[in-house]
Amino acid sequence: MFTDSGGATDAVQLTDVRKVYGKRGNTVVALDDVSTRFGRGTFTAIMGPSGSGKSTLLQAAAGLDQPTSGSVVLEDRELSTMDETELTELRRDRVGFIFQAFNLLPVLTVEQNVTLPLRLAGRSPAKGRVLTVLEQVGLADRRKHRPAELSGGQQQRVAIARALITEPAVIFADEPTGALDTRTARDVLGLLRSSVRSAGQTIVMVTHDPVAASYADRVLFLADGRVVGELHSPTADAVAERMTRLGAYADEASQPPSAAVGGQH
Ligand SMILES: Nc1ncnc2c1ncn2[C@@H]1O[C@H](COP(=O)(O)OP(=O)(O)OP(=O)(O)O)[C@@H](O)[C@H]1O
Repeated sequence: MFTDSGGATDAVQLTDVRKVYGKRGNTVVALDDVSTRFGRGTFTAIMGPSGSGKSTLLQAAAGLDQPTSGSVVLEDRELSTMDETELTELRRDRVGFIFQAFNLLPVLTVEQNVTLPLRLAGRSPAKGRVLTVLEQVGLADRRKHRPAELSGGQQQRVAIARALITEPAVIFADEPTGALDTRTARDVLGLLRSSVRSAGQTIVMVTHDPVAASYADRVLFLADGRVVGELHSPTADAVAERMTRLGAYADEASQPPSAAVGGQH
């Protein structure tokens, strides 16, 4: 539930986050004093033209990259005060990741891929937990299969199960449907949305696709490293219109996908 009171209801809070790449005389300001919050149990999409800072924001919020200045608080822990070992543990235990390329290990079965984050942490899953998560993503009957025996959508479902298994404070998704066809993408997005609705999962997703963004509760728009707007309960058409105004589709090659399949979910 996202409220304006901040603090305990936030999974992640960014305050005046600045990221400057490069050396003096040749610098790029990728994030220009960004402040925002991701409330617990909410699904946020991050959108903006190419180079607007989406990936940089995701990496800073996930503790994968250190901002030049500013504060990132994940589950009430200030990341800038943590050393690399603590950050590694935090990423392993409290954060889930889903990428465009599913990043599954081909020699492991579905079940082994899903439990890998726990085994890397020297833990074994609670009884029944693996089956619960595999049922949640609709793959309980495929648990002995290897990734190559599954469709793209099923492989992304395995990656979602792997992200859910540790019950992370937040799942960061970077173009999770970028490699999927439209129908499969909708299934995967529906699954992400239902994990927010039913299990109170927090999700932050970078996407270029207005239809994908319409599955979120909120869309955060970036341009030139700054937050330039938000839409709540977005429709694909409203997102596409805002992106057009931001000049995201000036290039013919990056027209928005048809918004016709979007709308409310
Ligand atoms: N390691 C780096 N070194 C130098 N500049 C970088 C680095 N990473 C990103 N940048 C620059 O920072 C800016 C923001 O990049 P970022 O990847 O966050 O944008 P983005 O919105 O995710 O873009 P895209 O949609 O194209 O993936 C860009 O100008 C980019 O060139």
